[in-house]
Amino acid sequence: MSLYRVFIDGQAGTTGLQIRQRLALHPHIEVVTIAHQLRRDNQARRELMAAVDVTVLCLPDDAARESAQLAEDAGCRVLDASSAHRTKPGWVFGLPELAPGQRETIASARQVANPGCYATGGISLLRPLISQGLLPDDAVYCINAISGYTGGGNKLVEQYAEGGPAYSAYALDFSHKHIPEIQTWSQLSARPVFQPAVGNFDQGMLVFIPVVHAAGHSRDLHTALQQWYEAETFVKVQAFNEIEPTTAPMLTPHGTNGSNNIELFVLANPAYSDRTLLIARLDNLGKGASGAAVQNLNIMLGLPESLCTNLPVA
Ligand SMILES: NC(=O)C1=CN([C@@H]2O[C@H](COP(=O)(O)OP(=O)(O)OC[C@H]3O[C@@H](n4cnc5c(N)ncnc54)[C@H](OP(=O)(O)O)[C@@H]3O)[C@@H](O)[C@H]2O)C=CC1
Ligand SMILES: CC(=O)N[C@@H](CCC(=O)OP(=O)(O)O)C(=O)O
Repeated sequence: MSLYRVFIDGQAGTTGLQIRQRLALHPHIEVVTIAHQLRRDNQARRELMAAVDVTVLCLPDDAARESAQLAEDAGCRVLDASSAHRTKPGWVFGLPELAPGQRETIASARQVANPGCYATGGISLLRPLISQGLLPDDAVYCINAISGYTGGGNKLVEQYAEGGPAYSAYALDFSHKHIPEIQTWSQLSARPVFQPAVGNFDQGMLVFIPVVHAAGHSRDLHTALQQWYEAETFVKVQAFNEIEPTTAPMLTPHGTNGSNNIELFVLANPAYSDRTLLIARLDNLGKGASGAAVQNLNIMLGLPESLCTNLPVA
């Protein structure tokens, strides 16, 4: 079987590098690289795009919009890791676990938008519960999260190389760029509140969604998530009310690093049975970016979905 060819536009960035590390061992994909000095040369990029099966965009949003147009002109399929096209008509949202049929839609798409890291956590928790009517779609959900600093790309990585604050809250103005994709793909009629923070660690993320509901329904939420993700390889719904027995009642963001897994927690207290804490844990560079990108590439190319989605162990 001949190898599929993939070009990563933004190959030297945080996300691009981790996709390359994963694809280095891929038995069916060859990564075609561009000379560093030509990385912003449109003609050189278009020529490469015309010669590959898929172009992966690991660029800032404006550059991704421009590069997506180059790829379209070159007749090349695109997987975009930026937030430029995640709610754009004509693009397919690259979360295979979103709903029945989503993988098939990704498999045949010409333009796929890889989800944002926080959004992957938020949507994975909310979509099954909203779409099945277990939570209302018109409530204003308040989502908090913390991410490792690699989520901010090369700039934030450089900043933290010298050390940085243990915890910094940001996006304090209700306008984080992941809100539209969380609202659209969770099927919320009301705009959610999303307030993230970055910590002084490289990778890993927690996304928290406290929800209030009729008394006694916490277990129903858990059962619904368990059933929704039963057949999924990368989504693990933890036992009801269970954090790691070794660290409970504490939860760290680090349990999935290097993998393409996302873990979902449903926590409740019988003394306060009208509320439940939903939590997602993932690697911002794994299921939150590069692992998910490789999963989507496999689906787009008709390959086994799990191939090389984890970071190879050094
Ligand atoms: N880091 C993360 O956890 C996640 C990131 N993403 C998204 O993925 C995309 C890439 O992010 P990330 O890897 O973190 O960013 P980085 O800043 O680490 O890397 C961006 C790369 O793009 C290159 N680049 C910038 N502008 C251009 C341009 N006009 N033409 C060609 N190359 C260009 C840069 O090269 P140079 O500056 O040397 O020219 C750099 O190699 C972003 O849209 C980001 O939002 C998505 C999910 C998670
Ligand atoms: C810590 C940090 O800065 N994180 C990034 C999100 C990382 C991510 O998912 O990126 P994209 O949506 O751009 O793909 C942020 O909040 O903008």
